Amino acid sequence: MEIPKQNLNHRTKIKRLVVTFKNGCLSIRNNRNKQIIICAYLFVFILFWLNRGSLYTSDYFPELAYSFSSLVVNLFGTFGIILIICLLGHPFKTHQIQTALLRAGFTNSAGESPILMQLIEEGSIITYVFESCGIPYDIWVTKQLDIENALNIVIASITMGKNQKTIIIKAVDGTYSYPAKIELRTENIPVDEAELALGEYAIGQLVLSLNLYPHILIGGSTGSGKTVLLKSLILQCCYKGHRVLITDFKGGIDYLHHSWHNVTLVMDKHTLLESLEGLIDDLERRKVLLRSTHSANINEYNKKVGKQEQMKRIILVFDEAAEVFDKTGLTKEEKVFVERIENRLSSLARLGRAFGIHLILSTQRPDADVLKGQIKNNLDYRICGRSDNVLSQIILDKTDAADRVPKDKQGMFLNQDDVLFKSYYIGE
Ligand SMILES: Nc1ncnc2c1ncn2[C@@H]1O[C@H](COP(=O)(O)OP(=O)(O)OP(=O)(O)O)[C@@H](O)[C@H]1O
Repeated sequence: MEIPKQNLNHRTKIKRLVVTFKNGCLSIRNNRNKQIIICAYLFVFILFWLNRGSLYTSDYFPELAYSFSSLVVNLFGTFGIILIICLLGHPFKTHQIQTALLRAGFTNSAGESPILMQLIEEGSIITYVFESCGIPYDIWVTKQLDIENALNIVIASITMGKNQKTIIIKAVDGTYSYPAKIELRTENIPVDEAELALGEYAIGQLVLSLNLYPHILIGGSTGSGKTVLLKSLILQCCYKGHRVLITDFKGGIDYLHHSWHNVTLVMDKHTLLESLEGLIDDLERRKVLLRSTHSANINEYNKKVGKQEQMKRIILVFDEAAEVFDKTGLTKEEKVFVERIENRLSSLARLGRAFGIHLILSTQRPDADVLKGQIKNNLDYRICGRSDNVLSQIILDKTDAADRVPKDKQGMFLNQDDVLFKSYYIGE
């Protein structure tokens, strides 16, 4: 196959040279071996410079010969150092990687491929740092599969560098495949009481902090693994001593036989409404306690009071929200009843974050008929399993899950930060 050529104009070539030079300077700053190379070069240069008088001599024009030698040594010194810095700023395999991207058509509007600035291999993890050359971050994410195929890697994450001009890709070799099952074990559970492990992605564990993301929405088609993911989160909550309330109108079969500590199972609308009202009372009580101790949130409060008075986090889990909120076919009274539930839940979603009350909602159908905007907008951490374009769009605001989550695997999810992961498995 013919390798496409980049037709770079002079300006772009100079710009690329400047970027490579800058990168070389940066890499020297952080790398002892490169510093040794530069020092060795400078040492050789100084030797030449000190002996420049004897490099070229002339009996007839000694002054001119000396000036000529000085000029040559200075030119050699200046261009030599620029060349060495550029070479050091040019990672091994740069040409191969840029050609592969070019071949895959991954270029900016001027047909230029991004510039590889750094390539770090640590164990099985490969980190690529690219100068994006004007290719927007969204395009990197959308074309993730093309990049994976071009470079024969499995991408774990794509992030933007601090200066917004660089793109950092963390990946593993293309032969990597997700294990069929990763059992949740005690050692997988994060120590921090606010953290929950969602599962594992190509380069490690994916952890979510309830302090940063108090409420979670999980979507996915039937059999994609939502309940297993929920169960693994519930188990971790129990382990951490949080109070858990599970709403499951499918008869609770997935939860009944688990003897979990601190867990209440709700299977009908009346009990649900009562429980939500109880939680709103709890929230009001917590408000008073936080105010009285001048605490902004549950974390501050728990630091100020003794172990006995500490507040427990309350986790409200909905397995298949459509079973609760879908009003299709309901009588007028039943609809009013569901609206009362929705209103209580909206209040908890809106106010719960500071008081340690969290929602985890899973559904196959998160459309407006099922999930009111006021609730959905507060579910700030989004996860989508196997799905079609519509479902992925509703959950993640983009269709990526439809393409990236393998259709033939269970327990695979894409999160809002475009990280593909395998959830922990918890069996019977
Ligand atoms: N993380 C996982 N690892 C391995 N297998 C999994 C995982 N998650 C789910 N599965 C498999 O997929 C099956 C279906 O999972 P689950 O019941 O959680 O799907 P669901 O999305 O809740 O389906 P539904 O919406 O129909 O209730 C499980 O019985 C299990 O065999």
